[in-house]
Amino acid sequence: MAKPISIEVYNPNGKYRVVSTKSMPGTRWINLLIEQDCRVEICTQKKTILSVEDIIALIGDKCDGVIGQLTEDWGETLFAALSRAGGKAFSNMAVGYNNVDVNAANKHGVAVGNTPGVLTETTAELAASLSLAAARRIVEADQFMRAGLYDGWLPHLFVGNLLKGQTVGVIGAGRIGSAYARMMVEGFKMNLIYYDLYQSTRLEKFVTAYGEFLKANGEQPVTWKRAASMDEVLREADVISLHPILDKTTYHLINKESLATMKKEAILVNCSRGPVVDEVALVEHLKQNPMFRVGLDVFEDEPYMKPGLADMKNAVVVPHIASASKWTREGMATLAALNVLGKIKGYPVWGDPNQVAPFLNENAPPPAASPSIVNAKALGLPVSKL
Ligand SMILES: NC(=O)C1=CN([C@@H]2O[C@H](COP(=O)(O)OP(=O)(O)OC[C@H]3O[C@@H](n4cnc5c(N)ncnc54)[C@H](O)[C@@H]3O)[C@@H](O)[C@H]2O)C=CC1
Ligand SMILES: O=C(O)C(=O)CO
Repeated sequence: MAKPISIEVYNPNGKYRVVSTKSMPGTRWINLLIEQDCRVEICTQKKTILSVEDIIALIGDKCDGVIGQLTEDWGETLFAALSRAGGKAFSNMAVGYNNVDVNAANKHGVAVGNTPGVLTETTAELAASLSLAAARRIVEADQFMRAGLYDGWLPHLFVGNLLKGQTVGVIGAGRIGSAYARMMVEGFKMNLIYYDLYQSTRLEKFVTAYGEFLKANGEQPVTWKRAASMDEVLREADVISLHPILDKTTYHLINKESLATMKKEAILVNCSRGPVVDEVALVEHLKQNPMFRVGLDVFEDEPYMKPGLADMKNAVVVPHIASASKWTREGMATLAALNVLGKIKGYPVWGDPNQVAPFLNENAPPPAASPSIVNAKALGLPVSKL
């Protein structure tokens, strides 16, 4: 028999049972559920990644909705279990949902939510931080100081790359990629080259306007280019940041061949998903090219790194913290809870998942809608007017 899973319960007499597989930041999300007659159960098991069996035990015999995490494997088994328990809603506490088999959710009539928009700037800021940390060798220099090795200023000590006037390349210029591009263009006066399946007109207009502003002030204007292929970005950019979704078109997008296309002194940043990069090929490339640097927030086999990566001085590595600002994490929890609540209450789906601000205003009740349901169309769910 499976071991019982430890939980914390809020509003035990609530009509609807909502389970969160993890404790999430803030209390607004709990309060919003309680106010709408939900009993909220939060898993307190001391285990970072829950197994499918753990989650089946949490779902139990009666469960109206689950808030889950990107580390969990939401496929046929879990959606079947949720559906058997009467559940109609699941939300990832994440914008990326490559851990979710949406077809399986559709089959069982379960709505799948995600949390777009609230993490755009926070994630872009971490990508910018990794770009700077790699360019200016901040982690290496910090380790050097702490090791007591600094014995005076030297002309060659930790010389890195100047970003101003160089070219930033963005692969996947959606919400986060565009926000990152703007930061690097505006903050460091870098020229932009981007590759996406779709044109980012707003981003292009921004760079054009900023270039005109610089020119009017007697400075070198910044420029932009939409690349016809990813290779064009890899060849031309000095700093390349990856921001696409993970699907079969982006799996190992960066591999041995694409790494060889990049400049020898380029910087590669990944704040998307680990499998977008072939990490074994990356480790080999870092070994062969000591001037090539990388800033990684995500890894192919999280929580592990491929052998050799931890030894590379030209790699800056952080543990998937790109969305980890207090405001963002509390907002993600709120959006995830409201996705589940909206479906339980029979509310429509919000008309534009890019405009989630009304759900995040702590001083006003949220709209009666689910902020972002990715399979709304497949399930034929009604859409609210904004
Ligand atoms: N490291 C972290 O903590 C975080 C990681 N993420 C990851 O970032 C991803 C992007 O998030 P958003 O910008 O909000 O999503 P988004 O949907 O706004 O942007 C993704 C962009 O990738 C483009 N794209 C898709 N396939 C492509 C391909 N084959 N080649 C080039 N571009 C392609 C899309 O057209 C879209 O513009 C998420 O799916 C998630 O996996 C998001 C937040 C935090
Ligand atoms: O939202 C996501 O997709 C994440 O990776 C966690 O922030």
